[in-house]
This record gives sequence, structure tokens and C-alpha cells, in this order.
Amino acid sequence: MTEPVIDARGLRRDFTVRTRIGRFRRGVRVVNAVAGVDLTVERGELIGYIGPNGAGKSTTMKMLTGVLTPSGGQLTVCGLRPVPQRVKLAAQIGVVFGQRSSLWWDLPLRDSFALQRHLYRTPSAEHDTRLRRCRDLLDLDGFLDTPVRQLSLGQRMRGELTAALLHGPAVLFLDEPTIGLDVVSKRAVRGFLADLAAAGDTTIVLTTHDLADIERLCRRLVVIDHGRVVHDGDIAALHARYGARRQVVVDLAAPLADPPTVAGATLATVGEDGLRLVFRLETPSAGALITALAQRAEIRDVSVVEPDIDDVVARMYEADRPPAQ
Ligand SMILES: Nc1ncnc2c1ncn2[C@@H]1O[C@H](COP(=O)(O)OP(=O)(O)OP(=O)(O)O)[C@@H](O)[C@H]1O
Repeated sequence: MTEPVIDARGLRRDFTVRTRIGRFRRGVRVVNAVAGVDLTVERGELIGYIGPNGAGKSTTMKMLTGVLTPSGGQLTVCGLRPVPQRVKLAAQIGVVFGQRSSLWWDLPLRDSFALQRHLYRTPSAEHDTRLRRCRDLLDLDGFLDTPVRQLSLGQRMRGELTAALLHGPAVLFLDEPTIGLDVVSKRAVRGFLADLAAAGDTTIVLTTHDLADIERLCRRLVVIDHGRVVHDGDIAALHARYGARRQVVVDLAAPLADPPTVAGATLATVGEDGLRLVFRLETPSAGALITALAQRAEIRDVSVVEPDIDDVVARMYEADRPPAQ
């Protein structure tokens, strides 16, 4: 068996934070930002690394990319120890962190990419092939000659993704790559990542709060909360385990005095005019509910609303918390 691309055992990172106690005294408090994470990622996998604010996602990403030294545990990425072997690791990984740019602000994208090639000493033919592919798939040609500071956020993000891939990394780390992007750029970025994942050569670790990113891209979700992994599996298993409910929104032609009771569906709200009913589904299928309603009333429209990932995470959070004393 080949070695996993990412292998973390009991990975920890603490921060010591100064606090004020009363008016004059000061104390220190230790924050266990990452509190013993086990994570194994095989070559070619795409994982979603998700969790509520402050869960420890960015801290983990910083350790995986060699920016932060772990406080404990064992960690290898591409067989390397990220901090001591940071220079070697840089050749193996690509990083897109929303707040930081790897592009030169005053240069056109085209020149940033050329500099990138020199920095990484990428052979021209390889560089040109990869750039050609990114130009096509991310539709870069309209703004290749525009200075980076004049690009829209969506254009810049497409440029950042290209820059992260031109040296042919084995692993791509993406922190919120679609946050704040316009619809066209979001679609371009998601489509591009889906293709990259399907090709199977690049391992991708993605943190995001965007449900559409997760549903479109992540077969495997690793959920972290309070610095610990609380779920590692697919999205269906997550929904099943934490009982997030889909909703069925039904618009009727006329109000219905006494909506039918159907096993597996609970009437959650009725619109003010009585024309819109919202049901919470306990079972995977909305079929029985729609059939029962259609026998009693004229249905104008039906839509099924998937549970929000934040909702799932919130439930998970409640489930793991000890009951209030
Ligand atoms: N440099 C630091 N000094 C002190 N505490 C820190 C530092 N960096 C992170 N923390 C704390 O560690 C915990 C985890 O933070 P982290 O940024 O990793 O969370 P996150 O899951 O990425 O959150 P978000 O979704 O809001 O970006 C938080 O309680 C945060 O306040």
C-alpha cells in the first residue's frame, strides 16, 4: 500500500492567551485550538474540512502547510515533516488562503505566472501545459494582462488557483476559495476543482462554509469542533447521524383547513394566507406527503429544501455537548 499523502496522529496546537483578571491582575489562558486530530488522506482524495467558527480549521491548515509548529502529535505531508522540511514541502503543495495572495499586486497576471515559474524552477513545457489548461478552464484570457490590483475578487481567485497549480503540486490546500465570489466565478472555480479532483492526481483539502461547495465537491467530510474530529464520512452519513431534516415547501391553490397527517412528515409552518405549507421530513422521500396532499387540495408548486450544513454542524455541536446542569 502506498503511504497516505497526509498522515496526522494526535495533532495538537495550543495557544497561550493573556487575559485580564479584575482591574490589575493579568493571567494566561491556554486555548486548545487543535486538540488531538487524527487524519489520513490518500492520494487523489478531495476532503471537505468543515466546522463552526473557531473550530480549529485554519490552525490545522497552517500546521499542514508548515506555517505553524504543532504543540504535539505526529504529522507528515507527502512524507515530509511540514515545518522542518518546509522548503521541500513548498514544491509539493499549492496553497490558496483567501486572505493572503501569492500574486504580485502591481503586475499583470501573466507576469506573476512567469515569476512563479522561475521561483519554482518549473520546466517550461510543463508550465505551459498547465497554464494553457487553467486559461481554458478558468477562462483567464480576458484579464491576463490586467494588473492584479485591478482584478475583481472572482478574477483574482481564478488567478490564485492557477498560481497555486503551475508547479504541479501533489496537494492543494484551499481555505474558503469561493467566499464572496460572483456567481460566474463560483461556478468556474467549482467546475475546475471538480475536474481536478476527477483527474485523480491531486489531493485536495478544502475548508468552506458554503453548502453548495460541499455538495458539489466533497465525497468525504471531516468535521472538526472544539479542535477535535467529530465526524469523518460522507454527507449522507452526516445527515443521517445528526438528523438534519429536509423541508418540503408546498404552495396550494386554496387554503386547506385540515392538512393530512402523514407518517415521516411534520407540518412546521403555515403561511399567513394559508397557501404555503412547510413540512419537515423525517424520511428520505417526499412522495407519500405529496400524494396525500394532492388528494385533498390543488397543488401549485412544490420544492424540497436541503438542510444547511451549518444546521447540521449546529446539531452535531448540540449532540456532543454535555446536558446543562
Ligand atoms: N494566534 C492565535 N492566538 C491565540 N488564539 C488563537 C490564534 N489562532 C487561533 N486561535 C484560537 O484558536 C481557536 C481555533 O481558531 P481557528 O482560526 O483555527 O478556527 P477556524 O475553525 O478556522 O475558524 P473560522 O471558521 O472562524 O475561520 C479559536 O478559539 C481561536 O480564537
